[in-house]
Amino acid sequence: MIGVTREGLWDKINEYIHKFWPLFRTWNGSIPEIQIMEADHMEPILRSSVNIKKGYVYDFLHPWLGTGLLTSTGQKWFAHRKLITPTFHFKILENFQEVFVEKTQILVEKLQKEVGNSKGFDVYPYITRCALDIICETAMGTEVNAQENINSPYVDAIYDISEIIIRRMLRPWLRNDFVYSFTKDGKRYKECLEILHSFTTKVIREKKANLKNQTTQQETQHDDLGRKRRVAFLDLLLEASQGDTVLSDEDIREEVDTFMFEGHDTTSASLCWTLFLLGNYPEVQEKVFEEQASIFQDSGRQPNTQDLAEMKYLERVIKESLRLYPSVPIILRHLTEDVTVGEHTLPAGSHATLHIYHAHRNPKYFPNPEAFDPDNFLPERVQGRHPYAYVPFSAGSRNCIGQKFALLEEKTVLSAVLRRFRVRALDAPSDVRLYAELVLRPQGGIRLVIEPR
Ligand code: HEM
Repeated sequence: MIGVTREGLWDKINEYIHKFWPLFRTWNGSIPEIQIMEADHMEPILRSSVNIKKGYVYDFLHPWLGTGLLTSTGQKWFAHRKLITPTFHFKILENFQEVFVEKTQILVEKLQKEVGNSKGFDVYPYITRCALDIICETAMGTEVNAQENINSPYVDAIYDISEIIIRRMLRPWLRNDFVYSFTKDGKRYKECLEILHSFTTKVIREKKANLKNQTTQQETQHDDLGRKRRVAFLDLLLEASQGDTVLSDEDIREEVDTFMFEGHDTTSASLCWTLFLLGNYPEVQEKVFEEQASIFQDSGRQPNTQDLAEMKYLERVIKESLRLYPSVPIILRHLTEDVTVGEHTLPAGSHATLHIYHAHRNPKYFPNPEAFDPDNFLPERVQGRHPYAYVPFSAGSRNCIGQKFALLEEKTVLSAVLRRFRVRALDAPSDVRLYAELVLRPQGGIRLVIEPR
């Protein structure tokens, strides 16, 4: 893969997978990498409580995310996962509904400007900015106003850094930090890191100072204007770090940066792919709309968590969309103990690459794998299917901690967009080329035409 262009990488991976299905070995220098795409083969790796170390690709994220939940391993990961899990409890997520709704309203107003644009527009930047607004407020309790403030250095830095990291991954001669620091990308990378870290550090410092100054319960629960204070993940982490398990400022920054990265790029991709598929399958879109109509009747009221729970069909649509276009298409593990996969033993020290995208298109589990069919997630079809045939949020102990959050956010956004607009995609699935990156993105964006309902 060395020297393959960003645009050509996905096609190359695809070609090899079809040629060597279901399992093959590649070499990264002297390290064997086993490419895995069958549910049976993924299971022993994902179920293991020992093989939880991430592959070397995640090292490229360390300068930004340090060793937060996504990138850490061993005792640190275990202790932090235990500490952070309660902050994703349903009761806490319910509090975020207000933020989801507020930011979605801004999105819908922005999209309104595209009505009548018959040439179409790329919906990706609209969705990304909305997802950024949501994660910024829920993770840090602060606003970046990405939807209003298009020229924000923070938002630009978030955009640029993911792209720069991928370019570096594909160019081994740039792995040396000293050499890299003299390149154009290396300089921009340093700049982005400074912007992102100083923003998070500033927010943490302010929150800590506020926490110290708020002595009464009344002060803790209300802001300076007497409004009810919204609790963010950061508040919960700060609270937790006052107990027995003390998190350092550095620990907290790593976790908040991890939420910022994992919590917006993945949901943006999933939302965009869902709109793309609905724009290609108008009959499915109509069924989504009918469900919305039955929940809201003619009222223009905003959804609460009870409404979201009733959006069963929309949930199947999101799940099916994540089957065809899983936001995280590939995950990697550095095996620390031998593992048996089918008739092979993968030795400790080797690396395993788990191809989620290709696993999801296995005709053994999804008989018509390329078709968009939300009924694939009817309870009777899910029952009896191999539990590792569908793993968009990974599985086992290192599964996605934010999956419930993602589903609530996505339902809120899609409900508002589809109640207000009818969407049509300008490209068919067969026309779209993909970027094989940390997150599965379309080359050329997602081009839609929208009209009012
Ligand atoms: C559609 C949306 C999402 C998808 C498809 C997704 C997918 C994934 C996947 C596949 C992993 C495993 C990565 C690996 O093993 O390398 C993961 C881990 C993780 N995700 Fe998500 N994610 C989504 C949304 C979110 C959100 C909204 C948050 C936070 C607010 C989040 C936070 C995390 C964290 C912290 C981890 C690391 C967990 C650990 O290792 O303990 N994700 N996600």
